[in-house]
Order: sequence, then C-alpha cells, then structure tokens
Amino acid sequence: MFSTRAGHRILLLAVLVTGFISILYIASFAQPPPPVPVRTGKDSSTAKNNGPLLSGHAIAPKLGNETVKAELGRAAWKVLHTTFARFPEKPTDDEKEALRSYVHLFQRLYPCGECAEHFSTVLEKYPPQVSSRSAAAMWGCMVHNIVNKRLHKPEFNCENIGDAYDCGVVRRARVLGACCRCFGELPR
Ligand SMILES: Cc1cc2nc3c(=O)[nH]c(=O)nc-3n(C[C@H](O)[C@H](O)[C@H](O)COP(=O)(O)OP(=O)(O)OC[C@H]3O[C@@H](n4cnc5c(N)ncnc54)[C@H](O)[C@@H]3O)c2cc1C
Repeated sequence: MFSTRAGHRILLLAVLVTGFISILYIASFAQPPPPVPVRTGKDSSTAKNNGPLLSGHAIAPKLGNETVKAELGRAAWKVLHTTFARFPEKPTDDEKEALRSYVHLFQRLYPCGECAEHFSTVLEKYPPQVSSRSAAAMWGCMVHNIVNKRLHKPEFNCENIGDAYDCGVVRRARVLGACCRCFGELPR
C-alpha cells in the first residue's frame, strides 16, 4: 500500500517536473519582437541608421569626360541649392526625412561615379542638415565649398547663399518690373 502511494507521488512529481521543463523549453523560443525603429526626424539621424538604401555604394560608373562632368556638376549644384532655398523654414518631420533621403540618394545615384564616391565621404563627415531652410542652405553651401577646395576652385561666401538662390528675390523683382534671376522667369 505504502509503496503504491509512494509510486503515485513519484509519478506525479515526474509529470510536474517534465511539464515545468517543457514550459521553460517553449518559453526559450518565444523571443519578444524586435523593437520597431522610431524615426524622429531629428538631424542626428544618419544614413547608416536608415540602412543600406541610403548609405550603400555609389551606383554609376566612372564618368571620365571632364566637360560632361563640369556641365553635370553645374546643373546638379543648381538643383541642390535651389531645393534647399525652397525647403520650408519650419519643416515637418516627414519633410526633414524626405530631404535627408533625397540628399543621400542624390549622392548614391549621381551619374559621375568617382564624384559620388568622394561625396559619400563628405556626407559621412557632414550629414545633411534638414532642421530648416536656412540650415539646409548653409549646409549645401558648406559641402559645395568642400568640393570646391578639393578641385582648387575659389571658396564661395556662404553669407550670400540666400540672395543667390532664394526665389523671394523673384517676387520683389517682378514688382519692380525687372528681370528675374531665379528659374529664368520673365517679368509680366
Ligand atoms: C555632389 C557633387 C560632387 C562633385 N564631385 C566632383 C568631383 O569629385 N570631381 C570633379 O571633377 N567634379 C565634381 N563635381 C562637379 C564640380 O563640383 C563642378 O560642378 C564642376 O567642376 C563645374 O565647376 P564650376 O566652376 O563651373 O562651378 P560649380 O562648382 O559647378 O558651381 C556653379 C556655380 O555655383 C556657385 N557656387 C560656387 N560655390 C558655391 C557654394 N559653395 N555654394 C553655393 N553656390 C556656389 C557659383 O556661382 C558657381 O558658378 C561634383 C558635383 C557635385 C554636384
């Protein structure tokens, strides 16, 4: 009688221990989900935080032809500086993220591969400043000057960056009936 009861107890204990071990085993596989990256839109965000899409290798091959390279460069800088000049002074987080991604993809896809390679080192050291129009415009002027220096071109005075690319000038010029320098617009 005693031995049968003891046997039942041992069996019950064995079942409990096995159940407990099984629960621990299953729980070891149930990892919590990985944290979802939070995009704050702050300037501290970098291309690396946004994965390989924005920080990957330059895509275009070497351009070589110096004339094409210079024409392309003039047009590209014009697009970049004008984009910064027309960016909101108080952008939303979404708009900041859009500009940051645009600059990084602009670099990756820039049709002169050797220029893009060099510009990636500039972006790594000086990530795009997207907190406001003025910050973006000053940043654009500064990185253009870094390229200028490398190519032994004169430094541009960044204090005048607003006058050079701000199309508020167009509206004032229209009132005076003078010709406009932004986007080649003609006076009415
Ligand atoms: C992202 C990028 C990377 C490049 N990398 C290379 C490279 O590695 N090797 C290479 O040979 N070429 C490179 N280029 C092209 C090069 O920068 C020039 O565009 C090209 O040599 C033609 O020079 P440019 O003297 O006509 O004047 P640009 O430098 O093209 O400038 C055009 C005009 O912009 C104004 N400007 C000048 N500096 C500034 C500034 N700091 N801020 C605002 N406005 C300014 C001036 O009015 C100037 O006439 C690159 C271009 C870009 C956009």
